[in-house]
Amino acid sequence: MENNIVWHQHDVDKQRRAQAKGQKPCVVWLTGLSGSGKSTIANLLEKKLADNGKHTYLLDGDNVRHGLNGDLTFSDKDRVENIRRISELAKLFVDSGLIVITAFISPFKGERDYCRNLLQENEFVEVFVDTPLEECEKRDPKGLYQKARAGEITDFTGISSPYEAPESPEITLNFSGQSAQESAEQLFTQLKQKGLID
Ligand SMILES: Nc1ncnc2c1ncn2[C@@H]1O[C@H](COP(=O)(O)OS(=O)(=O)O)[C@@H](OP(=O)(O)O)[C@H]1O
Ligand SMILES: Nc1ncnc2c1ncn2[C@@H]1O[C@H](COP(=O)(O)OP(=O)(O)O)[C@@H](O)[C@H]1O
Repeated sequence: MENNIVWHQHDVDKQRRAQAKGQKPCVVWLTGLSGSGKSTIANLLEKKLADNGKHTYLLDGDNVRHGLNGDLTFSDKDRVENIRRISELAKLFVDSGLIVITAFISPFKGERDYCRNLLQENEFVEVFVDTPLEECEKRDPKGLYQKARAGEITDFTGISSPYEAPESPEITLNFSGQSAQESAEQLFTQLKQKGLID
């Protein structure tokens, strides 16, 4: 469809902005069930990156749904729109030279791939926070599983709404009794090994 909108190429580009910050911009995309540990691990990773002089931004499901995506529900259609908007936002932040960390359930493979395809190769790192449903339900930090089981919340991921586990994520954080701090350290080390941070 012709929309009469022309893309402006500005003089200061992504490379220059990244250079000024002394880093390679990318998106570290955490996906997993509610209660799997996404927000906790993302927060610890961002602290570690900041301690190492990196410029970051953490986009978190609960927070973004209060503002930008406050009009969206948890229907499949709205989850797709939620992740589409986040992906476009993450792309803009990468363009600004930042290391972006996202912590959304992002239950559908198609939408995670949408974000991957918006970015250049090596700019998208999919991280599967692979905590089993039983463990998430045991933690139930916000009491949401209890409400979902009681039928007080509909379309709840893992209970009454699907979660499509990643098939070949760049990084998997296995649930094997390691602490959130250890998971954040593992993530930091693997990002270094991939050459994304020095
Ligand atoms: N029905 C239902 N299903 C799943 N989650 C629910 C629901 N209702 C509210 N919440 C709370 O919203 C947080 C998930 O929002 P997201 O934007 O990450 O979800 S999604 O990616 O669009 O699926 C999620 O946060 P996390 O626990 O941090 O994952 C919940 O606290
Ligand atoms: N190994 C672990 N990794 C991450 N979180 C853990 C771990 N063990 C216990 N927890 C707790 O589980 C909860 C995970 O909640 P949260 O980080 O909000 O998950 P999510 O963002 O995926 O919903 C927190 O209360 C956290 O302290």
